[in-house]
Amino acid sequence: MGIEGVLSQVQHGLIVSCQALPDEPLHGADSMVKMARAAQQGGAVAIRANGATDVRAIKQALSLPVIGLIKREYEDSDIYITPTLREMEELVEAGADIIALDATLRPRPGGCKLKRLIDYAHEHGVTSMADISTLEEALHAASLGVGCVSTTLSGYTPYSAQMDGPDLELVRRASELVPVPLIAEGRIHDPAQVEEAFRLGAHAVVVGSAITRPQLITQRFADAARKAVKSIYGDERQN
Ligand SMILES: CC(=O)N[C@H](C=O)[C@@H](O)[C@H](O)[C@H](O)COP(=O)(O)O
Repeated sequence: MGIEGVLSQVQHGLIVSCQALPDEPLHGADSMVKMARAAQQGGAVAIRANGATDVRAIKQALSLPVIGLIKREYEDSDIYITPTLREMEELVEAGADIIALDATLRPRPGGCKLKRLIDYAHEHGVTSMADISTLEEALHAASLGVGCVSTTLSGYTPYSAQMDGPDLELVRRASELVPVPLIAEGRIHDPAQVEEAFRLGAHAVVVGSAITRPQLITQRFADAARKAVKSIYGDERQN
């Protein structure tokens, strides 16, 4: 499809992140393929998935483009989203159409360089998505030739804005100032926020937990139930 092709294919669409870590109830490629299929039926234009096994399984089962990443922790770095060339190689091998990687300015494991990883993806005909937490990181990633930038890490680095909802201010500023497509991602929980992200200039919008993490969806409803019951019946009611 080519590096530009996949970005125009996802333009103005909803991307659904289908991820479940080993400690989550839906962990496993079977569940993630089912989630991805449900997302496709619902109108997703692409899937974001974690791990070579899930990326490969979703690519085999569905015709949608897959944004792959590998969450892996190393002792000498805080970076955990596609930190090194090793994860890049695994994702190219698994058939990812886009590779998402941490593009913060923090040191990578083993002194590995962001530019090397972006170049590696492009040498293999795969585009790159820079997961950033600030405007400065977005501009830096764009200057290194990344394919697109995503607001994934806003709120997940100690120095970025910390908020309950999506960082729509970063979506607005980065859409305006960064010379590559800007993807809105992170804590987008309802359709009105999707609309707002597009109004602010997003190229595409990624929604994860609000669609594919049932334990977190349940928690939101259970919290609302608890709050309502407390306000209706007072503190004395136990259940
Ligand atoms: C910070 C981090 O590690 N984010 C991860 C990146 O791939 C995923 O755990 C998120 O689910 C994804 O970014 C979508 O965001 P949300 O689930 O909030 O819609």
